[in-house]
Amino acid sequence: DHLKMAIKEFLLSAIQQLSFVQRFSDRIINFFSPYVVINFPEYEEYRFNHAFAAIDTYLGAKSTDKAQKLRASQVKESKGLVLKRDETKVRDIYQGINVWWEIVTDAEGDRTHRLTFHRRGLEIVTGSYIKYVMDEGKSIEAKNKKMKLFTNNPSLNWDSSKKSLWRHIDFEHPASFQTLAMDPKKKEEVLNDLEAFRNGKEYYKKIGKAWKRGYLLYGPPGTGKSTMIAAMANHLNYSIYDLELTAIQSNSELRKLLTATSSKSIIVIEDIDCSVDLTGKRRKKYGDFSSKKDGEQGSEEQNRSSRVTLSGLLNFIDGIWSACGQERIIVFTTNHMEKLDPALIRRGRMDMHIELSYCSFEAFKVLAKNYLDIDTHPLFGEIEAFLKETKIAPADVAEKLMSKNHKIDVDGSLKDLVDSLERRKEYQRGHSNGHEKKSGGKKLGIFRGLF
Ligand SMILES: Nc1ncnc2c1ncn2[C@@H]1O[C@H](COP(=O)(O)OP(=O)(O)OP(=O)(O)O)[C@@H](O)[C@H]1O
Ligand SMILES: [Mg+2]
Repeated sequence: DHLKMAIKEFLLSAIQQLSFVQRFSDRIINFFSPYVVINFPEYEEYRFNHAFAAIDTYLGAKSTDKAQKLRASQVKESKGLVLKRDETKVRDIYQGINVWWEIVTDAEGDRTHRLTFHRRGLEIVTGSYIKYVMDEGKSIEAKNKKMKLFTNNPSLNWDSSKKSLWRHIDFEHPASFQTLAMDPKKKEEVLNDLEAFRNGKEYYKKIGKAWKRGYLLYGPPGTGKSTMIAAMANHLNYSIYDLELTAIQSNSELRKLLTATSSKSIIVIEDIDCSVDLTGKRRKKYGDFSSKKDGEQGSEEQNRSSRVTLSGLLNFIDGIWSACGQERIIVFTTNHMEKLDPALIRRGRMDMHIELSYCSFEAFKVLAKNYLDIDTHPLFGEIEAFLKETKIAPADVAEKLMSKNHKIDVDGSLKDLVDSLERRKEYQRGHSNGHEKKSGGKKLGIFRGLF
């Protein structure tokens, strides 16, 4: 019985290994040679083979390793010695087994990673080495994944390739939730929500909903809406698609753009109240781009009015395109919640409404820590009292706390802030029903502004 079990187990594992190999390879050729060859083509039946990419990354990391060593040894060795490395062949040793990787290109220019090893290593290579390479490659890929910031190109410049829809740059924004000044409870709530979303794959599948989440960020200028989007992207390691609606001419273009986004991304529409025609009707005279170009020397306001309609946008949120994408976050920002059409913001469309408001004392303490590296100060009491009755945006507080020449001056900065709060308080008392002045720089979202 023991023997039977052992044989059965052996056969089972042999079958498993075989199917594992077959999944990744074309075929094992040269059956009678002592060497086994496994091919990992770049494309399999016209579909990109992700194993190829993982191997590429793994070998890339390996050969730069080697190259460094090589360079080091060159320094030590005498001048006359010329070390040449065969770029196309990389040797790897795994659990005492030698394997060789080689990249081969066929007549059509298709590339294949070819793995060669001695037959006696078959079990180790197919049993664990290949999986090891895949895992290593993928983890290096994940580590190296650069976040991108995409902006849509004007549709005039589109050609037939998907690449022309969005242009991108590397996204390197330092914002984090830790340095974001807002009510700690609200911050926690947002973070938990993001975390639940990120891990929600099974859940969304179970309830039969597209794996998406919508956030509406609202609040006065300079309260951290754009900053929060950057913090979200950094937290989740997602890319950002900054969608400029005014560069789009129609709902179908909107759909094209959205279907060209990748998963694990945040789609952002800033100042939604300024960029979509909230009446839901298309304005005839802007239906045609050329007529606008030479006919209308319209005002700024008119030029900005977009041809994307409210219903087009709502369709998008409701997931008419849900078949073509998963794991996306959609963020709208606005300064004027009250201007938005109720249809746009009803629950279910935007899953969470996040208010970013004027600076509270709690928020101030975060800023004080960020900018001045302090947790407390004799002026804190006075500042707390001011903040209770004076509206000031975190951006304005931050401006006061920012050092003028990269030298931290705690007392001076806090004094500045207190002065400013005093003046504001006076002013706001005088204009108690008026709107406070906008703190300038509007429409310079963090993404457009910084780069
Ligand atoms: N809550 C905050 N925490 C930390 N820094 C903030 C916060 N709010 C604003 N700031 C600072 O002020 C600057 C402007 O903020 P941000 O662009 O995020 O404001 P906004 O809410 O997007 O404004 P707008 O409505 O004008 O787009 C940021 O670069 C950041 O340094
Ligand atoms: Mg902004």
